[in-house]
Amino acid sequence: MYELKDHDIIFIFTGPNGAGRKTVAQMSGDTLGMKQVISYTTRAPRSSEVDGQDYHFVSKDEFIAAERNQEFVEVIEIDGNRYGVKEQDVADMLQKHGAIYLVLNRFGAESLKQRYGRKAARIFIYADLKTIVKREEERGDSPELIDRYTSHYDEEMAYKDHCEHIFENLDLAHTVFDLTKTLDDNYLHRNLVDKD
Ligand SMILES: Nc1nc2c(ncn2[C@@H]2O[C@H](COP(=O)(O)OP(=O)(O)O)[C@@H](O)[C@H]2O)c(=O)[nH]1
Ligand SMILES: Nc1ncnc2c1ncn2[C@@H]1O[C@H](COP(=O)(O)OP(=O)(O)O)[C@@H](O)[C@H]1O
Repeated sequence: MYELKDHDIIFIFTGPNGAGRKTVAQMSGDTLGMKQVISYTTRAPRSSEVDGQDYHFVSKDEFIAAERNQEFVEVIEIDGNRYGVKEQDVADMLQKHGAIYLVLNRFGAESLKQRYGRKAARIFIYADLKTIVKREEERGDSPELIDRYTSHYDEEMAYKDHCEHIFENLDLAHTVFDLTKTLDDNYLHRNLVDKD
């Protein structure tokens, strides 16, 4: 098993769907030079999604085989689809990059925190429900999908106070600025300078 080194850090972006977790994570990741660990899923790719970039899209049989082989840190079923993060991917990415991030729901955030302890920091990204619905509509989600997401809103919000860092994502530039500063000051110490 890969031994975690002192400077290894795993950021877990969590919060309600549509709050902007992926957007904020990717922008902060680019700014701070961090890499994302991509989950495996049995759900079908959406038209805009790319295999290996958004998810590793696999068949149910492939997923179950990997699960039996105990390759996943955690597995979750959401609306009939399975999602999981492979332990080996986390180890490889840490070894290569030192600082990595994932975008997970609250169950995944909790499992990874349990597994990696103080090496894992949970970042809760949220917005009010009305704003989220508007963003999901603009993102092109169907009314059925939006209903499904909003039905989990309160449960996801209840996880807020368990997280190490909490950001309301209203103005995107502000969120990313505050977040990158927090991560740099507390963990990465890359001394980002504001060149504006
Ligand atoms: N626990 C867990 N959650 C995941 C994993 N991969 C993705 N998720 C989260 O599960 C939800 C998946 O919902 P989905 O409808 O596919 O939305 P999307 O992937 O966010 O566009 C999202 O909240 C993801 O952030 C994983 O490996 N484990
Ligand atoms: N601060 C923001 N202001 C306006 N739109 C945003 C903001 N943050 C994210 N978005 C947009 O909202 C939608 C949902 O963001 P996304 O990152 O996909 O959310 P999540 O990963 O939490 O489901 C995307 O279309 C994204 O471009």
